[in-house]
Amino acid sequence: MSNREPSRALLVTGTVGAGKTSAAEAVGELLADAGVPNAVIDLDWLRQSWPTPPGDPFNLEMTLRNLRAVARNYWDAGVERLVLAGVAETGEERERYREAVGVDLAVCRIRVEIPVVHRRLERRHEGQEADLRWHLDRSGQLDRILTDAQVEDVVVDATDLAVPDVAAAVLKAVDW
Ligand SMILES: Nc1ncnc2c1ncn2[C@@H]1O[C@H](COP(=O)(O)OS(=O)(=O)O)[C@@H](OP(=O)(O)O)[C@H]1O
Ligand SMILES: Nc1ncnc2c1ncn2[C@@H]1O[C@H](COP(=O)(O)OP(=O)(O)O)[C@@H](O)[C@H]1O
Repeated sequence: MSNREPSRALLVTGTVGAGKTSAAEAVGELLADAGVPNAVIDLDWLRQSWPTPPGDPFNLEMTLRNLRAVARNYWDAGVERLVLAGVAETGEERERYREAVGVDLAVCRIRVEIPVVHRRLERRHEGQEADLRWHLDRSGQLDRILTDAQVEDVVVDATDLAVPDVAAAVLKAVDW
């Protein structure tokens, strides 16, 4: 019999520019520091194909297919904790992500005050006018969607936290 704890997954969610990707990467580093076999997946990379099907602007169906395959590979390789960075707008989407990873899925939302998000986006998309405009508009809109939907188990307020502190707060919030 194995002494291994059951495998678990975590979705780090939040509006565009909230710091999902940065936090998820830092969570992976903390887990590695603690000797826990883990993998981090930025869901954005699992949906970067063109064109997207009609009615599926964020390529959700392809994201889920890719995630199912990649997660299985990681579990087979001995990963014990899978950390995802991405957006689940509804409880139904959350359930589809859980089904795709095939294990318990905790969801932690990173909440950052919108003016701070805007400043970060202005830096990240410097010199890319159209991209910046889209992200600035979407950040407030998606923040409201996530606030109303309450898809998450826990929220971490990361407005004043540096990335490693966000990661530590996320791990504490989900009790990992
Ligand atoms: N519902 C839903 N599902 C999936 N993804 C969502 C959704 N809503 C918004 N987003 C966010 O949309 C952002 C688009 O990122 P892209 O890299 O594809 O676009 S772009 O190249 O920057 O224009 C990318 O933003 P960032 O979070 O800032 O990376 C996605 O996370
Ligand atoms: N806690 C933080 N403090 C300061 N800047 C941050 C923090 N987290 C992320 N950033 C920066 O803000 C921008 C958005 O972060 P990113 O991880 O890409 O967010 P998301 O994946 O939610 O779009 C990036 O330029 C990143 O370097």
